Amino acid sequence: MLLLISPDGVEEALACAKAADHLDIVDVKKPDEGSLGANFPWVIREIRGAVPSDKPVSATVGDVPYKPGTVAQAALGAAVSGATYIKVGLYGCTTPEQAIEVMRGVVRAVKDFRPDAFVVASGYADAHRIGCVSPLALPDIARRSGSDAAMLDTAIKDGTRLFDHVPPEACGEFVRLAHDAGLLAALAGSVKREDLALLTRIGTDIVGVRGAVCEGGDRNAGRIQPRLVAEFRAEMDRHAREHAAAPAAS
Ligand SMILES: O=C[C@H](O)COP(=O)(O)O
Repeated sequence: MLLLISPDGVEEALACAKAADHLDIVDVKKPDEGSLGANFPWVIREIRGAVPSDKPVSATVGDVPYKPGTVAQAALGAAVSGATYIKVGLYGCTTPEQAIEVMRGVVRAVKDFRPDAFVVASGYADAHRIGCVSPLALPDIARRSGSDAAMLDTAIKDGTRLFDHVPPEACGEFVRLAHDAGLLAALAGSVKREDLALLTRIGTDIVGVRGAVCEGGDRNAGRIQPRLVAEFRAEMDRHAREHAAAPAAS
């Protein structure tokens, strides 16, 4: 399982750089603009320069409206600024068809510029609270749009977590659907260390984290701490070892 950490700017990205041995992807966002809030192009560029070159930089394009042209142009902006993972939160899409249209534009805009870029179609575990496409529709949306991964995060950061909205069994189904479609499955949403056993067991490819590696577990007032990133990673590795050693379920 890969570890994606979301700093809110250059200062926290430098904390990520200090913990670079313990993480896999640095995901630039602007949490005060939403769960997948987009940061400025110059911030993405500066973070790309600050993070070791072997660590991919991801950028969120925002909790986007159903405006395919606007979103495609924003996604290209993230890629031009140095991000190689482009994450789109399909906040304003109420049907799979709308979401596919948005993601097709993103895939074309990004891959015409950089064919090896990695496009992530993200929905929300708490979609029922905001009226957007349902979580289990995401793998098919990602596949039909030519995206590389399907992701879930939570839209409303009020202390509720991924498994509060999409129980582990349904998250397992999400991962299965993504894998059947040839995609990676990414999961996030106030994930804590105690969730790692389940996330490992269901075969999650990427876990996205912010609050759990911030001081006091506070994604808003706390800052990312390299020590917490290292501890989170150690726990991931422990579960990976235990899972590998366990007899396969019949
Ligand atoms: O992409 C990952 C998100 O930033 C997760 O943030 P969170 O762990 O605070 O919910």
